[in-house]
Amino acid sequence: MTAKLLEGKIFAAAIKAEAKKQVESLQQEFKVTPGLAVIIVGENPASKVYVANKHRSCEELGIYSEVIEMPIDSTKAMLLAQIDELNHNCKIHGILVQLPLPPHIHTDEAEILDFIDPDKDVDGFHPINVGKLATGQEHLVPCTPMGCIKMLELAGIEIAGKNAVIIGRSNIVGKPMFHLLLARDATVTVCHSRTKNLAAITKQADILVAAVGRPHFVTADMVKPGAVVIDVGINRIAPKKLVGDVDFEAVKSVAGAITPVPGGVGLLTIAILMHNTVKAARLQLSKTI
Ligand SMILES: NC(=O)C1=CN([C@@H]2O[C@H](COP(=O)(O)OP(=O)(O)OC[C@H]3O[C@@H](n4cnc5c(N)ncnc54)[C@H](OP(=O)(O)O)[C@@H]3O)[C@@H](O)[C@H]2O)C=CC1
Ligand SMILES: Nc1nc(=O)c2c([nH]1)NC[C@@H]1CN(c3ccc(C(=O)N[C@@H](CCC(=O)O)C(=O)O)cc3)C=[N+]21
Ligand SMILES: [Mg+2]
Repeated sequence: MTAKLLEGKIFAAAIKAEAKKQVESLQQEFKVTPGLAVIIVGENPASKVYVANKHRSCEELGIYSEVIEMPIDSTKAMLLAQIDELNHNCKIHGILVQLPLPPHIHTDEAEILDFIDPDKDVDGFHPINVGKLATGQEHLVPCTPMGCIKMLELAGIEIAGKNAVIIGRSNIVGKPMFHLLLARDATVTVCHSRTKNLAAITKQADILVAAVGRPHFVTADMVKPGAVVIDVGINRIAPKKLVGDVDFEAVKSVAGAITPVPGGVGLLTIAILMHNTVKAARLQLSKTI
C-alpha cells in the first residue's frame, strides 16, 4: 500500500486565494490594506528563509508587509519599544516576533509576546488568545496547528470520533493542536519526552501529528496501517537537505495519507498567517467604526 500524498501547495493555494479575495473586499469597503510586521532578531539563516517566504506571500496577496531586522544584541527594552510602536501603528494589523529569540533574551520570551496587542497577535500566542482557544472561543489561532486542521478539512478527512495522537507539547504546535482537535471531537492524546511506551500509543492513532524536531523519529512500526500522518517537523540535516520528523520512505507504505517535508504543512503555516492577518485587520476595523 502507498499512502495518499497530502501536498501543501494545493491546500495553501486555496487558503491564499480566499485571503486575497478578503484583501480586495477590505480595500473596497474600507479603503484599507491589511499590514503585517515581522520582527526578526539576529541572523538565524532558517528564520531568514521563513521570513522571506512570508514577505513573498504578502506581496502575492496585496498585503502590506514590513520586515524589521533588529541586531542580535537587542535588549528586551528595545523589543518592547518596537512592539509598542507597531501596536499603535495603524498601517499594521498583524505583528509576529520570529522565534526562537537569541539566548540572552530567551527567558523574556513570554513577557515580549504578551506585550503584543492581542488583536494584532497573528501568531495566536498571547495568553488571551490561548485562553480563548482553550475555552472554545477560537479567535486568532496559531498558524501551524490551524494549517494542519485546514489540511484535514480540505482533504475531506473526518476528525470527529477519531483517535488523534500528538507527539510534542510546545506552546507553538502541540498544545494548540490538542485544543483544535478536541474542539472538533477527536479523542486526543498528547505525548512528550517523558511518555512511556510511545509506540504503543502512536499505534492507536487514526490521526498522528509529529512535532518533535528530530529527523526520522516516527518509524513505520509506530504507525497504524491506514493512519493519517501529519509531519510538522522541519529539520535541516545538511545545508540544502530538509526532512521532517517522520521516516517518510518507510511510513508511506503503512499510512493511508501522509504530508511531505518540504512541501507539506509548512506551506499552510504561511497561508494561515495571511488568513490571520486579514482576520485581524477586519477585527480592528470593526472596532474603530
Ligand atoms: N512546519 C511548520 O510550519 C513549523 C514547524 N516546526 C517544527 O516542528 C518541530 C517541533 O517544533 P516545536 O513544537 O517548536 O519544538 P519544541 O522543541 O518546542 O518541542 C518538541 C516537543 O517534542 C517532545 N519530544 C522531544 N523528544 C521526544 C521524545 N524522544 N519522545 C517524545 N517526545 C519528544 C518534547 O517533549 P518535552 O516537552 O518533554 O521536552 C517537546 O514537547 C520542529 O522541527 C520545528 O522546526 C515548528 C513550527 C512551525
Ligand atoms: N513567531 C513565530 N511564528 C512561527 O510561525 C514560526 C516561528 N516563530 N519560528 C519558526 C517556525 C517555523 N515556521 C515555518 C514557517 C514556514 C515554513 C515553510 O515555508 N516551509 C516550507 C519551505 C521550507 C524551506 O525550504 O526552508 C516547506 O515546508 O515546504 C516552515 C516553518 C514558522 N515558525
Ligand atoms: Mg520551540
